[in-house]
Amino acid sequence: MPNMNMLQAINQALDIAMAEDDKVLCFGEDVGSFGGVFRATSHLQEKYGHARCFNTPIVEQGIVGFANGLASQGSVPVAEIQFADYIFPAFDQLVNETAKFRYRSGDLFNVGGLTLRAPYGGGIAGGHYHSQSPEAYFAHTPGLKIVIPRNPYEAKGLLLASIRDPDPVLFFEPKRLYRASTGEVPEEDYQLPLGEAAVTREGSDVTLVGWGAQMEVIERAVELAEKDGISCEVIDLRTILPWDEDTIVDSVLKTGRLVVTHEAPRTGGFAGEIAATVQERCFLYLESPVMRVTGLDTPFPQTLEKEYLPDHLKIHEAIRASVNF
Ligand SMILES: Cc1ncc(C[n+]2csc(CCOP(=O)(O)OP(=O)(O)O)c2C)c(N)n1
Repeated sequence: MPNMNMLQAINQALDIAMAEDDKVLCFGEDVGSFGGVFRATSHLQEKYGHARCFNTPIVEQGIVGFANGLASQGSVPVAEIQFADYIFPAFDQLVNETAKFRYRSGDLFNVGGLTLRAPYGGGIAGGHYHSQSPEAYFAHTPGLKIVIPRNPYEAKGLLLASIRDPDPVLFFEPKRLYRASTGEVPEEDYQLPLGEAAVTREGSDVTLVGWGAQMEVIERAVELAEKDGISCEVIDLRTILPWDEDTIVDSVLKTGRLVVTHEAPRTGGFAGEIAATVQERCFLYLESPVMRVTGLDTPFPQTLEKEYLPDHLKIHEAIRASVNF
């Protein structure tokens, strides 16, 4: 099985999807001959032509509006927003059109073929416009699916599943893993299920939940916790919407403790939703309050990234606080 990084895995997923179905189109800012600012769409224009892989103007609202129109007529648009921080001009299209298309047309039309990819998250010293994690804004929008991979293997399987899914999908790619995360990825076509979390480590004292690049950070915290004699169960949520409540609840019923971590600011972050659901469903089994280890309630900083990010030391501290409560 070849070793590849996350960008190569994403590029391969796009290549497989485009080869399989000529209705699949890739477009976005600099996505054509340049292959996108991170090169996720490299060589796709050469291979599939200008009509199937092309540049758009710098108008995110237009990119998603165009994708909605294409998808409603049977195409399978896989559009790119250059950085997730620039998704907000398209907020109206995504929330009021993409998410509600099928509902408001009484199932006459839908834009289920749409997948919107966006590099996301911090860790590259990108400052406030190249580092944000906006998943929680969209988790408040029934009608969308939100998927975030943690490594190249997951990225390829989840992206292929997203492109073929009957609902519109926001696919957030942790950009700091693009080249840093490598691993074995099958050459062939495969899909990983949407809406299902993955238990990446079994344990008995505390459950840790995260997604995307936080999974690596969790692993470093777990190494420290294991030295303290604390047994950790680790869960990658993988899909933020619809999220897999049962896998987390089953784990917390076993461990009695939960620490959730994400890079986005604490207030209104998706960890709050998980904490609320777990206290509803596991109240009598909890040994300690659900803890959140998140970004700070500030803009993503230009120079104090290290202080802002929920690193392994902060997670380790939360694990200890949870177990020693
Ligand atoms: C709303 C928004 N979308 C995307 C970007 C990312 N971005 C920064 S520079 C750039 C290309 C600008 O090209 P052009 O307008 O031709 O100006 P140039 O810098 O080439 O003179 C893009 C897409 C951004 N800054 N803001």
